[in-house]
Amino acid sequence: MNKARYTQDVPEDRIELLKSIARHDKPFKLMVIGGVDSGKSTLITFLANELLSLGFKVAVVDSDVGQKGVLPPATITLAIPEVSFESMSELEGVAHYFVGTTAPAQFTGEMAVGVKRMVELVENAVDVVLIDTTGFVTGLGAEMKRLKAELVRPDIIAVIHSGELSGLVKALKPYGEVVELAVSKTARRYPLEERRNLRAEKWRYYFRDSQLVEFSVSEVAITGTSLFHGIHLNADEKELLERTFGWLVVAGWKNKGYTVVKADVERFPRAHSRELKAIDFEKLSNLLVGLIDGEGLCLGAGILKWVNFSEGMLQILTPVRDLSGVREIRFGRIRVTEEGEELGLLRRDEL
Ligand SMILES: Nc1ncnc2c1ncn2[C@@H]1O[C@H](COP(=O)(O)OP(=O)(O)OP(=O)(O)O)[C@@H](O)[C@H]1O
Repeated sequence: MNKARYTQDVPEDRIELLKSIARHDKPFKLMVIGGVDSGKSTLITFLANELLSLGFKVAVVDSDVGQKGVLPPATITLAIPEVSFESMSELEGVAHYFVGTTAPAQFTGEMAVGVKRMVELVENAVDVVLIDTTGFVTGLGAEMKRLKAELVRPDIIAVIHSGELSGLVKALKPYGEVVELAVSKTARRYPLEERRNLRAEKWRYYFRDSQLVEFSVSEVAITGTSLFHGIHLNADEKELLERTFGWLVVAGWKNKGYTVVKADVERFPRAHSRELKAIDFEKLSNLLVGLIDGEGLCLGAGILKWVNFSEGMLQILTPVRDLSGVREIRFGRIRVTEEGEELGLLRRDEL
């Protein structure tokens, strides 16, 4: 299920990095950065296993939301391996931060805060924290890496590249000692289709023992969306919108502007101002959501199956069994089925 496996067949520069981590004062933090398929997770798996066998206590923060090793997908996860392991997919997460998408370009805040929170939870309890990141390293991705490094202040930032990330290397220097590593000759590229298939397997595995549960919006906070925020539209306002735009208005709220859940009844091109956010009812079905506790951490992920707006009830499919700590339902921006079929990504401002 995971591309990266434990191997000791690594380039010499990885052995040097291992030696300098072993020698360094503890607690120690390493952030690994590199493009897609550059070998980040393979490096983390190698270092974690070697450090464990040297007797160090190790934590892994997996923030590679596009190809998570430690489940669930679309979250940032903290794991504390105690024995050697072949692949990060064998690790059990002990804490998660919900990002809600596998493509986090518009989620810089969540990515940086999530990594910081996972590191904070564990940095004084282990010798070495190893931080895996996404392969999104250009444009907004490069900014995201800089912000993560600024917040976390790693002792070493390992950048795996073949020269193409020299600008990012310079930008990262104020926030930690940067060590540049060559891309391993054995690193192999995975085409998009294969990456999607790997993700499908992970979704399927994560949701394999799920059950449908219900939450009332009067009992939990709803976040990550403007739905359920503001004053309910009255019957006249709904009717006016329906007549003007040819919609069936399922629900609506008035805040600074209007947020409306609707279905198109008539087909014609429509234009409306940014003050009116109109969400197709079907965009909510199979939307990934996070079950969030009172500390803002994610207890697990769920798939939104049905919203009963008149009764304010959400029906969610989730493998999380103990729901007593859930204080908040956070809306993500990917639609996915429990069989692992990704139905589409949503823009941040769509909900
Ligand atoms: N030292 C190595 N020895 C053998 N195979 C390697 C090595 N480094 C990387 N690979 C192979 O290259 C591929 C990509 O590596 P890996 O999954 O670690 O990359 P990544 O940078 O974590 O990818 P992603 O961008 O998806 O996060 C994998 O199939 C992995 O097994």
